[in-house]
Amino acid sequence: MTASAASGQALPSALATLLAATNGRHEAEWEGRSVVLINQAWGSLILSLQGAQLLHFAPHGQAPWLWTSSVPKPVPAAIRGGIPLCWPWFADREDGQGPAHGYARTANWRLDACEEEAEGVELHLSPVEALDPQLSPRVVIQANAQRLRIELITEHRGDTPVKFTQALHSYFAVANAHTCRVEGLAGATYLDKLRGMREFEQAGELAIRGELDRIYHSNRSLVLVDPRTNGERRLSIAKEGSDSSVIWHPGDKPPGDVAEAELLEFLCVEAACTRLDPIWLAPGGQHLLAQQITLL
Ligand SMILES: O=P(O)(O)OC[C@H]1O[C@@H](O)[C@H](O)[C@@H](O)[C@@H]1O
Repeated sequence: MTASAASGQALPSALATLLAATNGRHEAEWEGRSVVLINQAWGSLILSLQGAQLLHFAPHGQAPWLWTSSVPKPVPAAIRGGIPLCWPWFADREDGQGPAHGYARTANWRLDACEEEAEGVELHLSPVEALDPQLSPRVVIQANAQRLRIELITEHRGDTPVKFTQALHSYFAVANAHTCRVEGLAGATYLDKLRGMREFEQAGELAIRGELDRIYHSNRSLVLVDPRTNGERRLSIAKEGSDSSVIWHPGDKPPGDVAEAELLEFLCVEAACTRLDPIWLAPGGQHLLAQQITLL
């Protein structure tokens, strides 16, 4: 068991050590990936250039909002944690080809711009190599003491219409996933992957009590309610350009890249465009998928 698994800090101990040694902005290697660390008066973040994946965010003095596994699979696998990008498809591709959740999360990205101000930072990223013959993604991350906003922008640079799906697959750090609630889904219909993708309607607010893998047909803002020893933490999770909210937790079956002691320390609340609301983009068109998180 790693130090972070034992202490429940949401951040692998090696990353916590790198962050503690960072004053301003620093680039380093972690588990074979290049990471950018920012530690400023407003707060801190860590970004992996593999996958343009935010691994950590916390306003100054607050517990981390995101969770990252301390035992990630080696490169070129995706890191489990933070905000992986599922693009240009969510889950399995319709023809069964290619990796689950698409190429973006394992691809190398470059940091095109990093605009630092006293009150926050804005990061711009694009993939090093083309990820699709016609579609071109880019990412914008804005972070400050009040909020975290991530945008996944898809531009169509080809000449025939394209259908795609996607997700901002956010792993939120929680005290105990199986005591959390997600408010804002009451009355929404959902496809339940644990019950053969059959459709159901959400009765009342969603209380997480075990394994869950659902695609809600909803464009609403959600509130993640996380009971902690020092009181409830309530995170508002708003989104744009998405009619699907995916809620996922593996229950008591840890995937290989989750330490057993960390299993209840995260809950995925994803802003997605899935089989329920695929995006059709025409040549020259653009689509913005965004998730914006604030503490209530
Ligand atoms: O293990 P992966 O590929 O990162 O996927 C994790 C989970 O991602 C969720 O979005 C899916 O709904 C789940 O079915 C899946 O298990």
